[in-house]
Amino acid sequence: MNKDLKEDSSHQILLVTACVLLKRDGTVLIAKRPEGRPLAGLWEFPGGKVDAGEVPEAALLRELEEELGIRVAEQDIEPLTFVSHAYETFHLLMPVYLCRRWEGEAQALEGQDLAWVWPETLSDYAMPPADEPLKTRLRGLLDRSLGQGT
Ligand SMILES: Nc1nc2c([nH]c(=O)n2[C@H]2C[C@H](O)[C@@H](COP(=O)(O)OP(=O)(O)OP(=O)(O)O)O2)c(=O)[nH]1
Repeated sequence: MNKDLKEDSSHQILLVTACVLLKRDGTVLIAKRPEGRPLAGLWEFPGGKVDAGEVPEAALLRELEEELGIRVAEQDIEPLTFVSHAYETFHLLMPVYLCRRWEGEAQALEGQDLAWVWPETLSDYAMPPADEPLKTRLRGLLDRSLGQGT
């Protein structure tokens, strides 16, 4: 274990779920974190913290309904990747799911800006440091997950 990892091990792990909502046209949804919150103004994948006693999948379905007003069935989310990132005051562990089927149309129920974007244009959007690796990995992950990879 290197020194940085050892130092980071004193940080509390924050479990946050996130979702790549993928439309038939190949675009994915990102949401802008509203003013007044940590990392305000940065674009992120919808989701949020897993509450005590909650399983990650239930947390994700709850957050998608609260934030976007869409209803997603548990069988319509699948694990895509995860992020493990050391922030200054906590360590983020973020399972990222893929969802291609939901009920309702995504609305900005919390006043956040929403954008449907091509995965290859994610680098044009300022995102939290933890999401940086996803910008380049997402296209390949989606291709593999949809069975179009090599
Ligand atoms: N949802 C989401 N959170 C992310 C992403 N990238 C990233 O670093 N985060 C971080 C930002 C926050 O520190 C944390 C999510 O916390 P949050 O405050 O948005 O969670 P929440 O919706 O449950 O909010 P609240 O109940 O505390 O108000 O995860 C991402 O792509 N999506």
